[in-house]
Amino acid sequence: MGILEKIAEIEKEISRTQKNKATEYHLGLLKAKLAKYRVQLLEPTKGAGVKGEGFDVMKSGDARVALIGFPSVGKSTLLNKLTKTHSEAGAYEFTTLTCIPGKIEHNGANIQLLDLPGIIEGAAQGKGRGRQVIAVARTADLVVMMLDATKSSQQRTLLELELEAVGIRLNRSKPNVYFKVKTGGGISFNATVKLTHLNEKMVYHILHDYKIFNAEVLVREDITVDEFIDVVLGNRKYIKCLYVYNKIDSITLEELDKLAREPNTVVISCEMDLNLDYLVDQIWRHLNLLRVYTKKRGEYPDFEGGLIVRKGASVEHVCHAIHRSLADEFRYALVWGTSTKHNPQRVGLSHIVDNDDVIQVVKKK
Ligand SMILES: Nc1nc2c(ncn2[C@@H]2O[C@H](COP(=O)(O)OP(=O)(O)OP(=O)(O)O)[C@@H](O)[C@H]2O)c(=O)[nH]1
Ligand SMILES: [K+]
Ligand SMILES: [Mg+2]
Repeated sequence: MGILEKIAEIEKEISRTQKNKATEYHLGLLKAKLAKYRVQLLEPTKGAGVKGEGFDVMKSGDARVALIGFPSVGKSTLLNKLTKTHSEAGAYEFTTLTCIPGKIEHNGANIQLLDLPGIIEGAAQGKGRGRQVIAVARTADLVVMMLDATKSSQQRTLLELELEAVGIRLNRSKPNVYFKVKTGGGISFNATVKLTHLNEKMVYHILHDYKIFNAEVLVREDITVDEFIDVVLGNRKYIKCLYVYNKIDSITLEELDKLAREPNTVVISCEMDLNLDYLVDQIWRHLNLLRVYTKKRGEYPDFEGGLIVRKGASVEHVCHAIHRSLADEFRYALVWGTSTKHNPQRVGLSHIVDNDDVIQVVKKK
């Protein structure tokens, strides 16, 4: 039996099994098996490379955004609107067959925007160019899931399931679990909170199923079986996702109002140039980028330059962004901005910076 058939069989069994306390354990094991086969499916087979021609695009700029969506939702039209790159757009499906990079400049950051072929149901199993598209999506800092506002809301669920099936977790954080495979000592299992979905026996069985007999597990939040499997597999990608409904020129105001209220959502029309500036700004926000400025003693800050760092970056990160050896010569920094109580404030390397902060590094003599 091939892997696809095995997957189909387990999926059938899961859908046949009623969900209740008595079957929870059995379902957990089935899900573990399913995840294992899906991983096998994604492993590159000899000869047929997963990368694929036309998908090997170099990362460039401060962040990477992948356009994911069904065919003909307007991905290429959007790339043409937001960047100087041209990507063929057309009223027929699969106009785009490779990965086409463009560049957005916003708030001092260079954002790489990738146009990709449309994906279809079954993409995770390798339908269409699904695997290549998904492989690119995994490398992105943000997925822009493009949807057709004139189509049913099912399209979004379907796409999410496709990405879910290949280990992409959208708008979720990594489960708070310490997990370490060891060479001996059996399995040690502990939890710092009350677990309502998972118990020790289940953990043991899932680990055995993955041929792990020695490991340390410390669960620090009330996770589900699926989340525990994610931790064990370890190859999950936690990526932010912005949902973008295009073609709002073709729906009613009531429909528009409903879509616009969904979380992490922007509604646009490429054709009518509606809301595109707002979209770029939301992309910037969802990327969690910050711009900070540096200044030399006795001079004005360089507001033309500016450095792009990630939210949560410390003065040390900023030093690295300026020069490799700067952190070694660092004595203290003066910071003006919203991250400090006084302006300026004398801070150390671990100080966390905020958007628009001005930083003056004072070096050791
Ligand atoms: N009404 C309307 N049509 C649009 C809009 N944006 C794009 N289209 C049309 O939608 C069709 C598909 O556009 P594309 O940009 O080729 O879509 P795509 O998602 O790149 O398609 P594939 O590459 O085939 O997956 C074209 O006929 C566009 O003119 C929009 O805002 N409103
Ligand atoms: K198209
Ligand atoms: Mg296209």
